[in-house]
Amino acid sequence: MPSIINTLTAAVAFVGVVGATPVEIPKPKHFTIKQVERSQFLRNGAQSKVKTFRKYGAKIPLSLLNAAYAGPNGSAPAVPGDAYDSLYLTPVTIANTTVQLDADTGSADLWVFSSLQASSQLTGHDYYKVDASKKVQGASWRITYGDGSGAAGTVYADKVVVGGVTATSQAVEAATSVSAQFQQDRDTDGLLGLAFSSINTVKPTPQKTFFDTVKASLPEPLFSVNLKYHAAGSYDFGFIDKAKYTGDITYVDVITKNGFWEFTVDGYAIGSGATTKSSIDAIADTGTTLAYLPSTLVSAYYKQVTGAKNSAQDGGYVFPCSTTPPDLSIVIGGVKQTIPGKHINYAPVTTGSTTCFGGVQDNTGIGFSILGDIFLKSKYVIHEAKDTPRIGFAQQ
Ligand SMILES: O=C(c1ccc(-c2ccco2)nc1O)N(Cc1ccccn1)C1CC1
Repeated sequence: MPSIINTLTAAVAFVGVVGATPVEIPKPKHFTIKQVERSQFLRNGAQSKVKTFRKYGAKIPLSLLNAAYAGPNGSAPAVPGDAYDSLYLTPVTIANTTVQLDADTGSADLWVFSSLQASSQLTGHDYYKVDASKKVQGASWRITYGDGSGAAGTVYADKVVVGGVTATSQAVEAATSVSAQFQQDRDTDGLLGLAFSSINTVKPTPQKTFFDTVKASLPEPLFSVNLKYHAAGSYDFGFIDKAKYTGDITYVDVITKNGFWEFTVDGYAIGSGATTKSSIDAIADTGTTLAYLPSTLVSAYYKQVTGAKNSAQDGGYVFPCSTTPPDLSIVIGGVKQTIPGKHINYAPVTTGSTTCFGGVQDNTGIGFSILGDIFLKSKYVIHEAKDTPRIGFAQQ
């Protein structure tokens, strides 16, 4: 929206108040007021508030962060839920309530805390007040995630808006119960599934994801993911933002049979070392915090990390927090995509510990590799759902 420049010719007296004594400002004969686009002003206002909160160490309300990082139409913010980017939260308006959802390219259910739950489970949450007239009769859902967390409930068809993109009748999976992990996390009000609708868990009839509902109405049938290290990023629906990446986008075909954004990695390199050719089946998954890769790769990687060990007690590879591990590159479509070593120093194993948990872990027991946030937070990733779905990677 271009800013509107109004030229007002008026002779008006401005009476400014400085302290208690009114100060008369001389009457201007002609002046021009350059009107700043309202949203630009508001955004700067919200951003200056964020800076003040940060300066004094105050917890910043997500609603303020969302206002500060609101993007152009189609773009929704992805705000770290904590200091270690364990998850990212995106504001989603369902009916007339805005909730904070974890946008998850590894699952396909849009589910949300709701008025169907015991009120004790709703403390600290925004939640969907179900509208009985919008209930999808006979429909229910239940999902379990890889970390053992999960939720279940019933289904409503209601208006959902993400980044200014509206789905007028979207399947909204209202929770009747959620697992302990979700009850303990008071920042997350639910998930926004962005995997393929084929793995939606609603019975008897699987429902469409938000992206599938709006896809035909978007400028392009795609969404672009721009997660950041310890900073707010974005989900862009229907367009690719050239300002968010450098160099070229490398596309590879997606394997859709399991319902994930799944593809083949061709090899890897540790630090500045030689590339090892290796065909690795992987998925991109914004809903998974870390990166889970084959044990041969992970073992070779941590051999190059001073003080690293695979600790049963801590649940995976750990190393001294003072260590900056080497970069790790994976080859996709013939192009090396590098994870900065700094991003692989994930977090202390417990608050205050000097032992840190590795951002790269072994995929043993999962059945495939997962390129979660540790990988994604330095990339701009295009999820294109044309007849042959493709996934594209570029450097931020
Ligand atoms: O948490 C999930 C996950 C997501 C969706 C579903 C599902 C079941 C039915 C529909 O969707 N099931 C999962 O398990 N991970 C990440 C993961 C898996 C295993 C270990 C750690 N992390 C899926 C994306 C790979």
